[in-house]
Amino acid sequence: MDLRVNGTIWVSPIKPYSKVCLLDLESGRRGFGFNLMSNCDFEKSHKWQCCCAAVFAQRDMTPVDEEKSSTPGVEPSRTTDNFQETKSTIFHRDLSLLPKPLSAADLSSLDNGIKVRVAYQGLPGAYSEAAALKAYPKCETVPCDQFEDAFKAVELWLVDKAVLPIENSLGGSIHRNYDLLLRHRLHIVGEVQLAVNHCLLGLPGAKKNELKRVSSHPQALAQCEMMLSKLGVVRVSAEDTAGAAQMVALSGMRDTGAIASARAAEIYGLDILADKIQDEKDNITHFLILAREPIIPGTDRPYKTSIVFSLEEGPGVLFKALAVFALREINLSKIDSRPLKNRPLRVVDDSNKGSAKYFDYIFYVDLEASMAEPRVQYALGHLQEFARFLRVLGCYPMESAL
Ligand SMILES: O=C(O)C(=O)C[C@]1(C(=O)O)C=C[C@@H](O)C=C1
Repeated sequence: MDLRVNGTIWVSPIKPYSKVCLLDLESGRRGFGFNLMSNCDFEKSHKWQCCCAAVFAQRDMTPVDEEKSSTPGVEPSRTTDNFQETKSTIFHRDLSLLPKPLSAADLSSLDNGIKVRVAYQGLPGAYSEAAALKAYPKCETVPCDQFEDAFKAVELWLVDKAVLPIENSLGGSIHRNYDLLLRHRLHIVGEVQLAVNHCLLGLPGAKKNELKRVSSHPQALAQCEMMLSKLGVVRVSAEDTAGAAQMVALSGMRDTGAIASARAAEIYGLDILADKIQDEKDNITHFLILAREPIIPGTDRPYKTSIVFSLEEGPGVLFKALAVFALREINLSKIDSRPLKNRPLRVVDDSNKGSAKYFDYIFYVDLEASMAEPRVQYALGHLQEFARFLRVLGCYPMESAL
């Protein structure tokens, strides 16, 4: 006798932040505390489709016994759209197989990266791989061609997490990932700050002054602009820094160098011709950790909440939007704007002065506070009253506190 979930899990009553614990019968792996704010459709996952489950509402920890509570032969009502209206239909037979609640030991093993598969963009030796290993030291890293492939790998349950760069202290925001955050439905569950020390790599025996071309990721080329100008070389763009190192190793060209990490030099058998070649000694890249499920926010340590919103047109609307946080003494650690892609131009027709065309913007803001704090909930409620659109991208522990 086992507990089986056939596709969607049905429970009643569901309260926001109720927890679902899943146990994979094949691996014995215990699943996360899923957040049931929204309808959780496990059909997307082949892996979890045939696993056993118990659903615990946060308040009463009693899984519903279908055999006792439902009328034999009567199919329970199912409404995929509304979790709260569904009848309890958890398919289980053997209570001894019920998973135990997650313990601190389970959580710390996840924190250390045991069994966690983490996607990153680039090849082994890329800085993104180093960031994934900083976040989850024992994780299995999974290289992806493009940033979007890393998003998809998480969505398709090929990996558990993705670690992606979002900002660099020299180059600024990595807009592609801001755009992908909007297009996909993943949640930010953590952040990593990585010190990036670039090296100039060449074939064994190559000399720095023999180089005619240097290849790297565009961000890395931009971060080493001063040295590249001094060398007077042609810049060649690559998908990632490790990819550039691999290309130099495979090409066998002594006059082509790569900007990449010391680890990439080791992996691809290249010489380090110069190190710490970035324009500023302290070169930090900020990475986000993305997952399918949000984490349950707490107040036990400093948290960050990342949001994105757009506003109606009008005088002082952005001021008003930022005031909802200032009034509640919520510190903002970052604000960024991007043109609204699907509706970039707004024509304002003022009959006396002719028509004007403006870009419409979306704003990305990081709050230094947790969603678990009432002041944040009130501030977001307030913002929602006049924002055209508002989404919480994630609430996660600040890295300094990890
Ligand atoms: O090419 C890599 O190694 C990456 O991990 C990408 C990336 C980036 O996109 O900013 C990450 C860190 C450095 O800032 C340079 C490049």
